[in-house]
Amino acid sequence: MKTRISESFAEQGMMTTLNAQLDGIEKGRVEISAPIVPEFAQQQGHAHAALSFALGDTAAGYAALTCAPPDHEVVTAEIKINMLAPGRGDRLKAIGRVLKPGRRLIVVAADVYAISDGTETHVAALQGTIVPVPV
Ligand SMILES: CC(C)(COP(=O)(O)OP(=O)(O)OC[C@H]1O[C@@H](n2cnc3c(N)ncnc32)[C@H](O)[C@@H]1OP(=O)(O)O)[C@@H](O)C(=O)NCCC(=O)NCCSC(=O)c1cc(O)c2ccccc2c1O
Repeated sequence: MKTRISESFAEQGMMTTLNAQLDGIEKGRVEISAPIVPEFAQQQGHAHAALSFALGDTAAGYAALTCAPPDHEVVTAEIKINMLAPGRGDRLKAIGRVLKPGRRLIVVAADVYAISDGTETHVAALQGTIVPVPV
Protein backbone atom coordinates (compact mmCIF):
# COMPACT_ATOMS: atom_id res chain seq x y z
CA MET A 1 0.00 0.00 0.00
CA LYS A 2 2.74 2.50 0.96
CA THR A 3 4.71 1.77 -2.21
CA ARG A 4 1.63 2.24 -4.37
CA ILE A 5 0.82 5.61 -2.77
CA SER A 6 4.44 6.82 -2.87
CA GLU A 7 4.85 5.90 -6.54
CA SER A 8 1.56 7.55 -7.50
CA PHE A 9 2.42 10.69 -5.51
CA ALA A 10 5.78 10.93 -7.31
CA GLU A 11 3.91 10.91 -10.64
CA GLN A 12 1.72 13.91 -9.70
CA GLY A 13 3.24 16.91 -11.48
CA MET A 14 1.01 19.18 -9.40
CA MET A 15 2.59 17.97 -6.15
CA THR A 16 6.09 18.35 -7.63
CA THR A 17 5.27 21.94 -8.64
CA LEU A 18 4.08 22.69 -5.10
CA ASN A 19 7.21 21.07 -3.57
CA ALA A 20 4.84 18.87 -1.57
CA GLN A 21 6.00 15.84 0.37
CA LEU A 22 4.31 12.72 1.75
CA ASP A 23 4.66 12.72 5.52
CA GLY A 24 2.54 9.74 6.54
CA ILE A 25 0.53 6.85 5.10
CA GLU A 26 -1.79 4.60 7.07
CA LYS A 27 -4.91 2.77 5.96
CA GLY A 28 -7.56 5.47 5.67
CA ARG A 29 -5.22 8.34 6.61
CA VAL A 30 -2.59 10.27 4.61
CA GLU A 31 -0.60 13.35 5.58
CA ILE A 32 1.21 15.69 3.18
CA SER A 33 2.80 19.13 3.51
CA ALA A 34 4.21 21.89 1.35
CA PRO A 35 5.98 25.22 1.92
CA ILE A 36 4.06 28.49 1.71
CA VAL A 37 6.03 30.39 -0.93
CA PRO A 38 5.26 33.72 -2.70
CA GLU A 39 4.37 31.87 -5.92
CA PHE A 40 1.42 30.22 -4.13
CA ALA A 41 0.34 33.17 -1.98
CA GLN A 42 -2.67 35.42 -2.33
CA GLN A 43 -2.45 39.23 -2.39
CA GLN A 44 -1.69 39.62 1.34
CA GLY A 45 1.06 37.02 1.32
CA HIS A 46 -0.97 34.26 2.97
CA ALA A 47 -1.35 30.82 1.43
CA HIS A 48 -3.74 30.93 -1.53
CA ALA A 49 -6.98 28.97 -1.03
CA ALA A 50 -6.03 26.94 -4.09
CA LEU A 51 -2.94 25.68 -2.24
CA SER A 52 -5.05 24.57 0.72
CA PHE A 53 -7.50 22.94 -1.67
CA ALA A 54 -4.79 21.12 -3.65
CA LEU A 55 -3.15 19.72 -0.53
CA GLY A 56 -6.45 18.82 1.17
CA ASP A 57 -7.87 17.19 -1.96
CA THR A 58 -4.69 15.22 -2.52
CA ALA A 59 -4.41 14.02 1.09
CA ALA A 60 -8.07 12.96 1.00
CA GLY A 61 -7.63 11.29 -2.42
CA TYR A 62 -4.69 9.19 -1.24
CA ALA A 63 -6.47 8.31 1.99
CA ALA A 64 -9.24 6.95 -0.28
CA LEU A 65 -6.73 5.09 -2.44
CA THR A 66 -5.54 3.16 0.65
CA CYS A 67 -9.07 1.71 0.81
CA ALA A 68 -9.64 1.14 -2.94
CA PRO A 69 -9.33 -2.31 -4.56
CA PRO A 70 -5.84 -2.98 -6.01
CA ASP A 71 -7.09 -2.91 -9.61
CA HIS A 72 -8.72 0.53 -9.20
CA GLU A 73 -7.60 4.14 -9.38
CA VAL A 74 -9.56 6.91 -7.66
CA VAL A 75 -10.85 10.28 -8.90
CA THR A 76 -12.39 13.19 -7.02
CA ALA A 77 -16.09 13.53 -7.92
CA GLU A 78 -16.83 16.48 -5.61
CA ILE A 79 -15.23 18.17 -2.64
CA LYS A 80 -16.09 21.29 -0.66
CA ILE A 81 -13.83 23.49 1.38
CA ASN A 82 -14.37 25.85 4.30
CA MET A 83 -11.56 28.34 4.73
CA LEU A 84 -11.35 28.80 8.53
CA ALA A 85 -8.39 31.16 9.03
CA PRO A 86 -5.64 32.85 6.99
CA GLY A 87 -2.82 30.50 5.99
CA ARG A 88 0.04 32.39 7.62
CA GLY A 89 3.39 30.75 8.25
CA ASP A 90 6.06 28.56 6.70
CA ARG A 91 4.18 25.41 5.68
CA LEU A 92 0.75 23.93 5.17
CA LYS A 93 0.05 20.42 6.44
CA ALA A 94 -2.96 18.44 5.19
CA ILE A 95 -4.35 15.35 6.87
CA GLY A 96 -6.81 13.37 4.75
CA ARG A 97 -8.99 10.63 6.18
CA VAL A 98 -11.69 8.24 5.06
CA LEU A 99 -15.09 8.70 6.67
CA LYS A 100 -16.85 5.87 4.82
CA PRO A 101 -15.10 3.38 2.52
CA GLY A 102 -18.08 2.38 0.39
CA ARG A 103 -17.94 0.01 -2.57
CA ARG A 104 -19.05 2.70 -5.03
CA LEU A 105 -18.29 5.96 -3.19
CA ILE A 106 -15.56 6.75 -0.67
CA VAL A 107 -16.54 9.69 1.53
CA VAL A 108 -13.48 11.61 2.73
CA ALA A 109 -12.48 14.62 4.82
CA ALA A 110 -9.29 16.62 5.15
CA ASP A 111 -8.00 19.22 7.57
CA VAL A 112 -5.34 21.73 6.60
CA TYR A 113 -3.08 23.44 9.15
CA ALA A 114 -0.69 26.38 8.75
CA ILE A 115 2.55 25.93 10.67
CA SER A 116 4.27 29.06 11.96
CA ASP A 117 7.24 28.79 14.35
CA GLY A 118 6.00 25.37 15.47
CA THR A 119 2.45 26.58 16.12
CA GLU A 120 -0.34 24.95 14.12
CA THR A 121 -3.51 26.79 13.08
CA HIS A 122 -6.46 24.96 11.54
CA VAL A 123 -7.00 26.89 8.30
CA ALA A 124 -9.27 24.73 6.14
CA ALA A 125 -11.71 21.82 6.37
CA LEU A 126 -12.74 19.77 3.33
CA GLN A 127 -15.30 17.04 2.78
CA GLY A 128 -16.01 15.20 -0.43
CA THR A 129 -16.63 12.10 -2.47
CA ILE A 130 -14.00 9.98 -4.19
CA VAL A 131 -14.94 7.41 -6.82
CA PRO A 132 -12.92 4.21 -7.43
CA VAL A 133 -12.56 3.53 -11.18
CA PRO A 134 -11.10 0.37 -12.72
CA VAL A 135 -7.58 0.84 -14.11
C1 LIG B 1 -16.75 10.45 -11.09
C2 LIG B 1 -17.10 9.83 -12.45
C3 LIG B 1 -16.17 8.62 -12.74
C4 LIG B 1 -18.52 9.31 -12.33
O1 LIG B 1 -18.93 8.86 -13.58
P1 LIG B 1 -20.43 8.35 -13.79
O2 LIG B 1 -20.39 6.86 -13.81
O3 LIG B 1 -21.30 8.96 -12.78
O4 LIG B 1 -20.84 9.02 -15.19
P2 LIG B 1 -20.70 8.49 -16.69
O5 LIG B 1 -20.83 7.02 -16.74
O6 LIG B 1 -21.62 9.34 -17.49
O7 LIG B 1 -19.18 8.89 -17.11
C5 LIG B 1 -18.87 10.22 -17.39
C6 LIG B 1 -17.40 10.26 -17.73
O8 LIG B 1 -16.62 9.87 -16.58
C7 LIG B 1 -15.49 9.09 -17.01
N1 LIG B 1 -15.62 7.74 -16.43
C8 LIG B 1 -16.73 7.15 -15.98
N2 LIG B 1 -16.47 5.94 -15.51
C9 LIG B 1 -15.14 5.77 -15.67
C10 LIG B 1 -14.29 4.68 -15.40
N3 LIG B 1 -14.73 3.55 -14.85
N4 LIG B 1 -12.98 4.83 -15.71
C11 LIG B 1 -12.51 5.97 -16.26
N5 LIG B 1 -13.31 7.02 -16.53
C12 LIG B 1 -14.59 6.91 -16.25
C13 LIG B 1 -15.53 9.03 -18.50
O9 LIG B 1 -14.78 10.08 -19.03
C14 LIG B 1 -17.01 9.25 -18.79
O10 LIG B 1 -17.25 9.82 -20.03
P3 LIG B 1 -17.47 8.84 -21.31
O11 LIG B 1 -17.82 9.76 -22.43
O12 LIG B 1 -16.15 8.14 -21.52
O13 LIG B 1 -18.56 7.89 -20.95
C15 LIG B 1 -17.04 10.87 -13.59
O14 LIG B 1 -17.99 11.87 -13.34
C16 LIG B 1 -15.68 11.48 -13.75
O15 LIG B 1 -14.74 10.82 -14.23
N6 LIG B 1 -15.59 12.75 -13.38
C17 LIG B 1 -14.35 13.49 -13.49
C18 LIG B 1 -13.48 13.19 -12.29
C19 LIG B 1 -12.27 14.04 -12.36
O16 LIG B 1 -11.78 14.31 -13.43
N7 LIG B 1 -11.79 14.51 -11.17
C20 LIG B 1 -10.69 15.44 -11.09
C21 LIG B 1 -9.42 14.81 -11.56
S1 LIG B 1 -8.86 13.55 -10.49
C22 LIG B 1 -7.91 14.45 -9.41
O17 LIG B 1 -7.81 15.64 -9.53
C23 LIG B 1 -7.18 13.76 -8.35
C24 LIG B 1 -6.68 14.56 -7.37
C25 LIG B 1 -6.01 14.01 -6.36
O18 LIG B 1 -5.51 14.80 -5.42
C26 LIG B 1 -5.80 12.63 -6.25
C27 LIG B 1 -5.13 12.05 -5.18
C28 LIG B 1 -4.97 10.70 -5.12
C29 LIG B 1 -5.41 9.89 -6.14
C30 LIG B 1 -6.07 10.44 -7.20
C31 LIG B 1 -6.28 11.82 -7.26
C32 LIG B 1 -6.98 12.41 -8.32
O19 LIG B 1 -7.42 11.64 -9.32
